[in-house]
Amino acid sequence: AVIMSAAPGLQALIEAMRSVYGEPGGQRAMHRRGYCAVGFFAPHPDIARIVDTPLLRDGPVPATVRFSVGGEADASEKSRSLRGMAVRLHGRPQDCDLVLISEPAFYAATPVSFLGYLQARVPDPATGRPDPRRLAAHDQAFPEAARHAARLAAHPAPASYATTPYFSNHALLFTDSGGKTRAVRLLVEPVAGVQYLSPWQEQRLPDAFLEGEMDERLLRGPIRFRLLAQLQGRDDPADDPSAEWQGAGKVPLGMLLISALADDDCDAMVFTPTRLPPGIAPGDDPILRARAEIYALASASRRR
Ligand code: HEM
Repeated sequence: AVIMSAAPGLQALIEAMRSVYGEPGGQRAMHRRGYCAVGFFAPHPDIARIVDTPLLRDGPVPATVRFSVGGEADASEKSRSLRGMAVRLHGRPQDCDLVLISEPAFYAATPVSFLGYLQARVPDPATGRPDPRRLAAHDQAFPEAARHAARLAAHPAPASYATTPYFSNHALLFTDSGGKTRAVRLLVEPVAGVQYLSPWQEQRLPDAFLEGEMDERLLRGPIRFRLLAQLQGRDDPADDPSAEWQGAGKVPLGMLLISALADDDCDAMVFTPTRLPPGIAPGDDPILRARAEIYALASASRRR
C-alpha cells in the first residue's frame, strides 16, 4: 500500500539514488556497507522526567545496532564521509528505531534539496565523474550542502565506530511524566572519547578496517555510548535537520552497550526513523516525514 501511494517525488529520489550509488540489488540503496552488532540499552533512572515511555523506562532493552558508511558503496572507510548508527530497541509490545549519523546536521533541509544533492552527483557520461559545475551550482542554491561538506572536511574520518559521536539531526517531541512536551535532538556520545584517524593511519590503514577494529575492541569488553537528549535552544529550529543546534543543555537518557557482533548480516532489517513508541513523536520536519515512506519504498526489493 505504501508503494502504491508513493508520490512521483519519491520515485525520483529512488531513481537518483540508483544513478549515483548503483543498483542496490538485495542491499541498501544508501549506507550499503555496514554490519550489525548486538547489546542493550540501560535507561537512566530519571528518564521519565524527560520522556515517559514504558519501552525506555522499564529497565534494560535488547538492542540491535547497525553501523554503516555513508556515500558510495566502494568508498574507503578512511574517507571523510558520514558514518551511520541505526539502533533497534526490541521492546514489548513494540520496537523503536533510532537512525543517526556522525555529524550534527544534515546536508539537506528539504526533500527537494536532497534530490538536487543527488542529481548533482549523477556521473557525467563523458567523464564518469560528477560535473563540478553542477556540484557548485547545487551548493550555491542550497548552502546547507556546502556547510555539510565543510564540516566533513574539518576532521579526518572516525578511527572507530566506537570513537565518533552520532546525532539524530531531527528534532523529536518528547512527552515527560508530567505531560509536558518538548522538542529535543538525540545525541550519542562514545564513552571511549572522540578519536579521528591520525595522519599515519590515514596513510597506512587498509580501506576497510572498521569491522575488524570493532571485533578486536570487543575482545577487551563491551563498547559503551551515552544517549542524551539535547534540549532546544531559543533559536534552534525544530523542522530543519540541516541547521546545527546551539541547544539549551543535555539530559542523560541512559547507556547503550554493544557486547558482540551479530551472527547474521541483518540485510533484511529496515530501520525507520519514525518507528517511535508512545511518548515520542516526530516533529513537523519535512525530511523526517519523507524518510518513513522513502525507506519503505527503497527497501521493498531487499526485504525477505
Ligand atoms: C530525504 C532525506 C533522506 C533520504 C532520501 C534517505 C534515504 C535513505 C535510504 C533509501 C536508505 C536505505 C534504507 C534501507 O534500505 O533500509 C538510508 C539509510 C540510512 N540513512 Fe538515510 N535518507 C535521508 C536522510 C537521512 C538522515 C537525516 C539521516 C540521519 C540523521 C539518515 C541516516 C541514515 C542511516 C544511518 C542509514 C543506514 C540505516 C541502516 O543501517 O539500515 N538519513 N537512507
